[in-house]
Amino acid sequence: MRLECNGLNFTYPGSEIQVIDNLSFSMTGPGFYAVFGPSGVGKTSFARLLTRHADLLDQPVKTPGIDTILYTYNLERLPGWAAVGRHLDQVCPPDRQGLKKELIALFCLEPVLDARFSQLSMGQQNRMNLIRYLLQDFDLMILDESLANVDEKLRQTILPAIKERFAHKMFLYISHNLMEVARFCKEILVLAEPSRNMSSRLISGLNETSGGKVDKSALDRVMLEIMNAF
Ligand SMILES: Nc1ncnc2c1ncn2[C@@H]1O[C@H](COP(=O)(O)OP(=O)(O)OP(=O)(O)O)[C@@H](O)[C@H]1O
Repeated sequence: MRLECNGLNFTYPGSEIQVIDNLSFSMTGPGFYAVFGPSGVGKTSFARLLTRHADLLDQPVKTPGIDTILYTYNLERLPGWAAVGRHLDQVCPPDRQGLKKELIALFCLEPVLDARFSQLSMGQQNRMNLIRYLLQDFDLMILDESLANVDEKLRQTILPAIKERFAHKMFLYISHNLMEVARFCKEILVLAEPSRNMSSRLISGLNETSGGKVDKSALDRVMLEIMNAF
């Protein structure tokens, strides 16, 4: 599988400001990738462009080996009024009941399965929403701040576990957490603002797995490289 852009440009209809300017990169193979950059640089716009896959057929974007792209974002709501556990039961394919249970435990959500979505905290809502996506079929999943409001310690358990459990899938993780993207991602696409005359760059991350020891000096180096890229 590969996600490749060769000179992608994008401007919202009616706007004079170009959001994506000549973006080129290639991400090859499954794994956890990040999209990083300052607020307003175009991360969400880029993600949404990718999900409108059909519109991109005449664009310089290639996705060989990627048929299904899912996009999930922070503060997305679960539809309906049922208890969240019942909702997951309904959307879960019969052969993924084991995976559902595993994810509920991993995401520490057993105690709230009988609650309605509106009764959950924001971090619980984001975790619950992410589970319903992970139960679906996909090749590439875009996580747009999907773990916002989840505490650092739990995120550091969840991220490597998702990487290992879905090792044959591709993830694009949009996050403002510099340390997290540097530690857990295979490559980080740093989007630069067109007005600053800097090109967007792909930077190698540490791609840490669970139980791995943090190499602090390597982490510092990657974080510095990312910061200097925009
Ligand atoms: N529907 C729209 N129409 C016109 N301009 C838009 C639209 N949506 C976003 N923009 C503009 O596009 C630019 C990029 O926005 P986008 O949401 O993609 O940035 P971002 O990097 O995801 O930001 P953040 O990190 O704050 O979420 C911003 O200047 C924003 O104002």
